[in-house]
Amino acid sequence: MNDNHLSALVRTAPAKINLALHVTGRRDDGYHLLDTLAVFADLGDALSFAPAEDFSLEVSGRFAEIVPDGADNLILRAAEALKRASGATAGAQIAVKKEIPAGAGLGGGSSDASTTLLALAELWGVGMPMDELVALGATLGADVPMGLFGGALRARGIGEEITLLPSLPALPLVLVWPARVVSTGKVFQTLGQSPGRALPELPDNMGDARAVADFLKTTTNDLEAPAVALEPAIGDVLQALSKTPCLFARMSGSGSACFAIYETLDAAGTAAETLARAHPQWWVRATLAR
Ligand SMILES: C[C@@](CO)(OP(=O)(O)O)[C@H](O)COP(=O)(O)OP(=O)(O)OC[C@H]1O[C@@H](n2ccc(N)nc2=O)[C@H](O)[C@@H]1O
Ligand SMILES: Nc1ncnc2c1ncn2[C@@H]1O[C@H](COP(=O)(O)OP(=O)(O)O)[C@@H](O)[C@H]1O
Repeated sequence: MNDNHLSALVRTAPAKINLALHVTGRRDDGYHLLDTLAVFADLGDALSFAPAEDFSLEVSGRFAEIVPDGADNLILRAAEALKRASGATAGAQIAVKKEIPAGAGLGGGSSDASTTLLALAELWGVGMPMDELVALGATLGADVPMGLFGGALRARGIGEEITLLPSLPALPLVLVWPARVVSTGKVFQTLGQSPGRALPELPDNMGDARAVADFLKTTTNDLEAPAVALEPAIGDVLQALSKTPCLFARMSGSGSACFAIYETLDAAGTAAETLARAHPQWWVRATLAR
């Protein structure tokens, strides 16, 4: 093992799950305003960052084929943006093992970017305040600011107005991606008129998974119906999840991945095994999200 490996920072870029997503309006530039409740899974892409003079990126893992490996990769875009903003002179040797399906509504690329900003700020000793990192993250993608916090939160605006929700319990989930990609832009287009309803007031007492599921029943993912219209496989996933003993099931983000909430991680694990056996072409994982 060389010196680079010894001094590398190793980080997980967690999958993001939008538990609820209300589209509340539209900005002048056409971007939709959201009110969303998001949590982050215990599973994610595996990244490492080692000191180097220049930037390099090695992409591996099951989903390596479907993400850019050059300058368009959000990891390199985040690295370049931080270097410019901070005046740092170093580079980094970066490796990512993609475990989160790309373009699935699980924010894998955005989470890679958030993780890169935090890790390189640490590696380079850049003391950038969180509000500046958030502003920098927002230039890379709407979900990048959320990923900087990496815990349960409510986000408004297009994702940059963030309130942390530390009292939300860890949620046993099953995540399912039907191996179909839907375009985020097309889903927003298909939605048409913004429903315009903010999230209902969050109760103080969401102490367990059942209480969270009960609250979520009073909310929506406004992007679910348009995404199902574009990709019927999402409807198949939701139907299959609802046949397992879950408390609640819904699509995440603009799809096509969906999640279901269970009372325990054991129950989630059993449901994941059943679903994976019945649908070998689907990506199925049990995890805790917080
Ligand atoms: C929907 C969300 C919810 O967390 O997640 P994902 O499904 O991507 O995980 C995000 O807002 C995704 O934000 P971001 O990742 O920046 O979106 P992009 O793929 O760049 O957006 C593609 C296109 O969708 C439309 N778009 C996107 C976000 C938004 N708030 N309003 C929009 O109208 C725009 O036309 C944009 O050009
Ligand atoms: N490191 C990365 N990982 C995943 N996707 C990336 C990455 N860099 C750029 N992309 C591009 O960003 C798009 C959105 O990816 P991702 O954030 O995983 O999905 P979503 O926005 O649906 O949650 C992908 O289609 C891919 O082309």
